[in-house]
Amino acid sequence: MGTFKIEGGHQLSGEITPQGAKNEALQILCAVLLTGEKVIINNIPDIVDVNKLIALLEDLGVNIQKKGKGSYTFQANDVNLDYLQSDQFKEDGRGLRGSIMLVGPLLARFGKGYIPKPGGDKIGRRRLDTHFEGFINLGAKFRYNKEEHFYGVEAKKLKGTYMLLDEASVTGTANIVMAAVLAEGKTTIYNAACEPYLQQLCKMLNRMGAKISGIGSNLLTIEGVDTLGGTEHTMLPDMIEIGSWIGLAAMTKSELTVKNVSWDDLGQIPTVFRKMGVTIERKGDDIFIPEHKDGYKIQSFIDGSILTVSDAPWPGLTPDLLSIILVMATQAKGEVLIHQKMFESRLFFVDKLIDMGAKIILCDPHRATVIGHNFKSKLKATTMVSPDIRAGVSLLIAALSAKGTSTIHNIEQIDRGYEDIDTRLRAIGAKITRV
Ligand SMILES: CC(=O)N[C@H]1[C@@H](OP(=O)(O)OP(=O)(O)OC[C@H]2O[C@@H](n3ccc(=O)[nH]c3=O)[C@H](O)[C@@H]2O)O[C@H](CO)[C@@H](O)[C@@H]1O
Ligand SMILES: C=C(OP(=O)(O)O)C(=O)O
Repeated sequence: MGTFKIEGGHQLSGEITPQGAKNEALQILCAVLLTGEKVIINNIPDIVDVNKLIALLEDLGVNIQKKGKGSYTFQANDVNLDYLQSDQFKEDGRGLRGSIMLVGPLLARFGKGYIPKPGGDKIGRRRLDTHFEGFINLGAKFRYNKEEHFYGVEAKKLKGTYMLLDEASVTGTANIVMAAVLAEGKTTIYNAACEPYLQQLCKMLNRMGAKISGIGSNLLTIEGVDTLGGTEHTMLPDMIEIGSWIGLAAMTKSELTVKNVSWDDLGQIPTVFRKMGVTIERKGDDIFIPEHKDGYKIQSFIDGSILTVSDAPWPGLTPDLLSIILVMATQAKGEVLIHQKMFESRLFFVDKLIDMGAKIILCDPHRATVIGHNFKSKLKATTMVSPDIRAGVSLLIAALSAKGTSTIHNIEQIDRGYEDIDTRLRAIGAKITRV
């Protein structure tokens, strides 16, 4: 179990460049299986989950060449389908959530796709019904081995159809889209998720020859094609990382510039931080966060009632930023209700913040009320264990603002989603070491 030691209470300053988006990378990498031609992908983050998926593709027989930092060429012209039945796949396939998106492309191109129950954050139930109901709608036969938790779908040829998804699942929509692009005829997906991750995937697939319309909306129409060709794709900056740096800047009263954020793809994120009282300035495509000398004051709703910050499928606020907004609220002026609607076990990390002196009431597994200290009282350093990626970074932000030296164990969780985070934090003045 890896550990960070963090000496808190130091102001940071400088520039930080966000990595390529993790959740986009997981979709885009799976899409390389849809063609035998070369696909060049740039701005791939060097993080544990993405590297695990690249290793899975390599084990599947995909020819992978590294061209430079974050740039790779993939060619899936000799895929080894026997690997899908191996014990190694049953082990490695469960190492991350994103591996589930191997199924759609494999099913569409080779007529079969298998996957062990995928891993990912332990943040509550993470069902796969949307994915498999989608494949079944396209004509696939589904089987599930309960003992091994092993899923499989098979179909000679998928057939386009109309479907209304039971929920706007991000990975589920990506999976179904990747299956439908090679199906016979027209597929219509209503209640599709439309996060920038998916918009990027659909644009890439269209460059490969797919015919997807409605990109960016919850109604996608896909005219199936026989084959797809190669392309080049560059990942957007990771919007969750961008939000993490905004939270970090506010909470440590630091002046920070987050470089090349792709403002137009940030949706609600800047607005929500502004409602939390954080000053965010747009400078070209950068975000400038000035030093918050006098702290930051949470706004109320127009009628004077307490602000609620909650998640929703895009264009709502992504659930992956709520833990960061929550930790930032502990030093704000005012109070806020954080309502994590999607995941039922993502707020339990607040116990640690309470130990550190934060004023939080966990109302139930989905809701926490935070009463900010307005920097009148610092959080106290402590020893903690990172439960998931975003709670891990939130605890790290708490530790960087706290008085004294904190220890965070299980930092593998943080490394799943943040590239070389300690080096990048040291470059802006943080006192953090990996032990
Ligand atoms: C690898 C990857 O891309 N992971 C992201 C992806 O996970 P993932 O695609 O696994 O998440 P889903 O979108 O399927 O669903 C997440 C959770 O929200 C619930 N749900 C979903 C849609 C909805 O309309 N209502 C609802 O309650 C689901 O039941 C589930 O518990 O999307 C999540 C939701 O943005 C993010 O937290 C994850 O970081
Ligand atoms: C929940 C997350 O990731 P995953 O879906 O990969 O577990 C996340 O990135 O916050």
